[in-house]
Amino acid sequence: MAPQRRGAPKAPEGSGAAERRRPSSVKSARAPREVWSKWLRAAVLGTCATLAALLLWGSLGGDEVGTEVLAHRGEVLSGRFMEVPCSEDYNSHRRFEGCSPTRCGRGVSDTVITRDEALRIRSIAEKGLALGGSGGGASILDLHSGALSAGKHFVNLYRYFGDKIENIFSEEDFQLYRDVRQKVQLAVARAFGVSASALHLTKPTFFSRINSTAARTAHDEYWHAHVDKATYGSFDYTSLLYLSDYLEDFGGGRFVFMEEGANRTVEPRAGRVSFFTSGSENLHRVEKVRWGTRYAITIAFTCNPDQGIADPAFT
Ligand SMILES: O=C(O)CCC(=O)C(=O)O
Ligand SMILES: [Fe+2]
Repeated sequence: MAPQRRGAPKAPEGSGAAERRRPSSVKSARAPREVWSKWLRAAVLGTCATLAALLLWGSLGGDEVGTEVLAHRGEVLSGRFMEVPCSEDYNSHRRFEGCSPTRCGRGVSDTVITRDEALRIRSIAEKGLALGGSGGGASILDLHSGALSAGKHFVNLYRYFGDKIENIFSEEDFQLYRDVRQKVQLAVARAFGVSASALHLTKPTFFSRINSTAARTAHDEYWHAHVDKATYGSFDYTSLLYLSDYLEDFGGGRFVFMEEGANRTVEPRAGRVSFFTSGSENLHRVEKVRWGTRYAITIAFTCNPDQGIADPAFT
C-alpha cells in the first residue's frame, strides 16, 4: 500500500483543485501519519546520536552509569582512603592479633612510588616478558617462582636459563624490586594501622602485561570478578603498582571495586599504588583492555609468617 500511495501524482501544495479532489477521510488520515513519521525519524535520529555519544564517551574514558571514580588518571593523590566494613572471610582463617584486618577498605596513593621508579621497574617486566609471553592477551612474570607465560603455558625462567639469567636481570633490578616492595609494605601498614613488621610478602607476586589480543586459555581471562582471599588463599592485603597510564598507553583496563549501587574505579597511572584488604569486602575486576598495553605488579602481604616468602633473588 505505501509504495502505491508514494507513486501517486502529487498536486502542488495549497492547490484548491487538489484539496477538492482529495476526499476528506484521506486528508484526515494522512495528517497524523505524516506527523507520526516525522516523530519516528526524529526518534531514530535521536537514538543514534545518543548511542554515538555514549560510544565516544566510553572510548574517551567516560564512566558507566552508577560508577564513581575513586582515583582519576590525572590526579596526583597523596593518599585517598575509603573504609568499608570487613567481611567475615578472615574468621575462617587463623587470626594474627595486630595484623589480621579489623579495619578494612581500600586506598590509593601516587606518592609512595615515583614515576621514575615505576618506569624503571617496568623495564624489568618488559625484558622478562620479552623472553616469553602468552599467546592470549594476558602474560605474567613471577620473579619469585620464575614463572613466565609462554604460549598457552608457563615456563620456569630460572630453570630454563640457569646461570644465564644473570645476563638478563641485574642485581640492581632485584634491589629495585625490594625497595619498591618495602615502600608499599610501609604504606599498607600505615593505612590499615598495623605494624609493617607483621606483614610478610606472599605468593604469587607477579608482573602482568595485558593487551587486547583475544584470550586463548583461561589464564588469559583476567577480567572476571573475584575476591583475592578466595583466589590466592594467603592474601590478607593486596597491593597493585601500576606501571603504565590509562588512556595514554592503553584504553579499557580500569580496576573496578564492585559494589551494590555504585562501582568504584581506579584509573591506572604509572607509579600509582592501589591497596586493599583481600576479603570479599573488596570484590573486584579489571575491565577488558581495548587497545595498547597495560603493565602492573601485584604485591600481596599475609599476616601468617608460614605463608611468607623471601624477596625475589637470583636462585
Ligand atoms: O591488575 C590489576 O589491576 C588487578 C589484578 C588483580 O586483580 C589480581 O592480581 O588479583
Ligand atoms: Fe585481584
